[in-house]
Amino acid sequence: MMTGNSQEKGSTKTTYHIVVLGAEGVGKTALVVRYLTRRFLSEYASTEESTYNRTVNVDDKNVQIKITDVIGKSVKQPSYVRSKIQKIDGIVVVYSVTDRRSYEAALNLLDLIRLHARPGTSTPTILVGNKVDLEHIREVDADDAEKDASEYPDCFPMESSAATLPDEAAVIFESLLKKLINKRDSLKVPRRKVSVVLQGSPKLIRTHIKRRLSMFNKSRNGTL
Ligand SMILES: Nc1nc2c(ncn2[C@@H]2O[C@H](COP(=O)(O)OP(=O)(O)OP(=O)(O)O)[C@@H](O)[C@H]2O)c(=O)[nH]1
Repeated sequence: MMTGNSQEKGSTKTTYHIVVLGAEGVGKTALVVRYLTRRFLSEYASTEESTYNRTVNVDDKNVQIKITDVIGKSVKQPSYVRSKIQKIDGIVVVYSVTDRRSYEAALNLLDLIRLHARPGTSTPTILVGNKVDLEHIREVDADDAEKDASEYPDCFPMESSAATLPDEAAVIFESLLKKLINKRDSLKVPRRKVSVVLQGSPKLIRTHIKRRLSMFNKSRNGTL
């Protein structure tokens, strides 16, 4: 399932592909739009899946990202979810802290992600409890989410409000991107050391050519 990273066709730059999953109305689009534009709109079209390609700056480096925002209605179908989590570098699973059912749906998604991981691999995932501005109607405790997230490999809990905490969406996506960048760096195969003789210092190359030339001349003059 984990690809490490994916290359855009015709580009040498690495693209990190992130998918955003979660039940209907939990604020997936609001979080993505907040991260990419810093704006919060009260209504978002939710008729189809959207994919955003952007260059973003993480730790003073420009990185290419592709974010797929899946519509909540579709995540009820395990085969659809399975197709979305293949060849993905990172996942954001969102629930609303005001809606216990959306939290249970998020845990089901984490089960599916774990189930479909290739043996010995895991995809960095952030479990996001959104809408913390609606504290008075909270149904999911942050402590429960923290405990549950620890049951899944490479899964980290966070909370946010796309509505009232303008920087939180960036914190979420950037922490995931940092994990993906570190993971890719740790997978890089170290370059093989080339020996000095093979590489050929100018002096060695000159000596080698001189020796070959002298042997060639000797054989031509019949003195060899
Ligand atoms: N109070 C509050 N409302 C939010 C927050 N985030 C999103 N909303 C509202 O919740 C509703 C649903 O937000 P969306 O971003 O469309 O949710 P979604 O998860 O993308 O929904 P689907 O596309 O149906 O899957 C909208 O009315 C948003 O304005 C938040 O942090 N706090």
